[in-house]
Amino acid sequence: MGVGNRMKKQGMPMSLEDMGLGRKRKSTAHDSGSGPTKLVKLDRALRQQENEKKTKKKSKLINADAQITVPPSMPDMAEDDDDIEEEIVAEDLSDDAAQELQLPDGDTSPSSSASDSVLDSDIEDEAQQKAIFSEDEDSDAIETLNAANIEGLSRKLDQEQAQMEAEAQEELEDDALHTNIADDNLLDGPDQTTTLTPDLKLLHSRITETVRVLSDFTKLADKSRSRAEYTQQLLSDICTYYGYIPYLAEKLFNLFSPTEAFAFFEANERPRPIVIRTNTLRTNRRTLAQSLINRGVQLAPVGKWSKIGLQIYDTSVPLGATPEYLAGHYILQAASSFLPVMALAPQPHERILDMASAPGGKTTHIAALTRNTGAIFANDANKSRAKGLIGNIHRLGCKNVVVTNYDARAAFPTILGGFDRVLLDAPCSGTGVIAKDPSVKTSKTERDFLALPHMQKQLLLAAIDSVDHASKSGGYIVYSTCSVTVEEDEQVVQYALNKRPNVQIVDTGLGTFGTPGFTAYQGKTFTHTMNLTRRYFPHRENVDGFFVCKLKKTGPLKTGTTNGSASASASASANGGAPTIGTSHRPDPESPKMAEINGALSGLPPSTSANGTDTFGGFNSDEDKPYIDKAERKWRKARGLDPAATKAKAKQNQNQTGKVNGAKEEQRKVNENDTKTGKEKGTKQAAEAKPNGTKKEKRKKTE
Ligand SMILES: C[S@@+](CC[C@H](N)C(=O)[O-])C[C@H]1O[C@@H](n2cnc3c(N)ncnc32)[C@H](O)[C@@H]1O
Repeated sequence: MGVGNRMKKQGMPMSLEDMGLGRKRKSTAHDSGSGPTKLVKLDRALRQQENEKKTKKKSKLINADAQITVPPSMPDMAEDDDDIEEEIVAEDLSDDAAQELQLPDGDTSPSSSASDSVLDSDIEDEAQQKAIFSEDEDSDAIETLNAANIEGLSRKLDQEQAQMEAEAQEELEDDALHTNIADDNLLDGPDQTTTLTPDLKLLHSRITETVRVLSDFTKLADKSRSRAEYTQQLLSDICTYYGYIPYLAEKLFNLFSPTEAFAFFEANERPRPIVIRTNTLRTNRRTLAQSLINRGVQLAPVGKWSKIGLQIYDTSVPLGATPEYLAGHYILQAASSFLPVMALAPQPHERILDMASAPGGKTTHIAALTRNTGAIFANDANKSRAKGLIGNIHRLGCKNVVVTNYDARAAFPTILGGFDRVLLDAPCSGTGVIAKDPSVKTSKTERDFLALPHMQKQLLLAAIDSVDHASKSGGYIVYSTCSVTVEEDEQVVQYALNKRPNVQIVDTGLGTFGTPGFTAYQGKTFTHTMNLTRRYFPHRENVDGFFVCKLKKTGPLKTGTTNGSASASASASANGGAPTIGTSHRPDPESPKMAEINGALSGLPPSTSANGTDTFGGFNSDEDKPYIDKAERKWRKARGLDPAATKAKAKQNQNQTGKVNGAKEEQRKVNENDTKTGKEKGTKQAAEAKPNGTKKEKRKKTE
């Protein structure tokens, strides 16, 4: 085997020594430095053979290589030419032939030569392979490196873990001191200051025990301790165990009996079931359920009370990224947030306002129930949330929704009113969704429970005022919150009833699902119809905490009624609850919000900032003109009218206006002249009339 094709193509590889492989190549004619001498000898031998002066050795060499054909014309070649010939032969031999002839001294075996070549070539291959597949080498190196890293990393992780454990232990010991449960004399337990687990366990058992005692106080209580002491202890333990601030823990605790309060706090520690709402604009529940089951989702209908909800038990696919989700066949929505829309019961072709609508769970539900007919005004004061709302509206294929971005307190009914139905899903403290957002436990302070109800009252009055009491199909308002505090629910509704005698609470239509609202609470009494409102709790219905109230507007607001709309109610609160009569329906014209609204009414987009840049959407009449013209052409075409007439009409209008103006001008001039002429004539006539008159008078006298 000769030099391989690879050698010819790739050229000589670097020496193995250079590569650092340490394996010595067998020396060849190429690098021995004796190659040309041998060739000259060979050439001489050939010529000797030709001239019948060949030695046996030389003829053997020739026979050994049949490829070298010695031309018969060479016998006369003089010995003197030998040197020249030597050079020529050495130069003329092709690479292949030369290599074939480069036999090691004393070795004429081609096979031997070939085997050397194979050996060399194998080494080259190896070297080349090493070069070509250096990635393998790298990956080996990386593996080795990684192995070392892993060792190092795991050592580091171990150290971190040990440090964390030490810190946790320290913190725990600190906690044990703070909770001071060692003083506890209600329960006999093991040493409580050692680890976190016994502490929490003990705390939990003490909560359970206190709740038990409070449920049958006379029978079970330690006679030396008052009910207030037990309650205080329980509240303190609840704060420590569940992590509430004392103010909120007490507020929530007071809503229930101690036993039920315990169940409520416990339920807030568990997540509610994941629920999706079928978008009936795109599919139906059965089809959707089948598609999701095929994708490995385990589900079941949410309950008898809903025909569109599906509860998800387990899923192997992310529910926010399935093709069905992307195609808008469903929306992830808490079960209890179906309820306000069910209570609103929107009808097709109605004009509906969703006052605080982002991210649009309820708006899109309304759109589905109205089958994309009528008009839904979906408002939200928060611009970035409003953008999310727009995304959901598009994804779910809602085509009857107009999105607005106003502070609903001032914008409605100032800008828009006369709705058939209004939904106010009010901004609230979120005490019904603590399982979802545990930050509520510590973030909602006393101040929030003053500010939020104040805003909710303003919004509810605005909602009531935005409804058309004479609506043939509606005249309804639904007020809802995802909070369970009385301040944000019954008290807000009662306030609105006091300010608006033209509304009354009606049945939500939600059947027996949920609990009636409070008619009395901590010394306050509410209208008896408050029991028509509905409360939902995580521990009772296994849904997020919610409040739903439906109101019916029965007539217009009578003048002189003690009322107060958005701005009036604000001043009412400032006046200690008494509304400033006469300011109702009239928002403060100086307020920044009214400035924005006035801007909107005067043609400025609602979100035009002080520097004039539109941050939300906005309108540009010039830019819109081609679209308006196009729409008109389309409209004309659909009615079999000449679509080109739009342009022609505009021109004609222009011409007509010009003509009319011209005619008017002419007429004016004519009139002017007429007036002048008239005046002149009049003067003349008057002048003539006098003598005439005199003549007439004279005639009369003569007669
Ligand atoms: C409970 S969330 C509404 C959830 C929504 N209805 C849904 O189902 O997806 C309350 C919303 O009220 C908005 N909001 C707060 N104050 C407002 C105001 N003065 N006017 C209008 N919207 C307001 C908030 O931005 C928030 O998006």
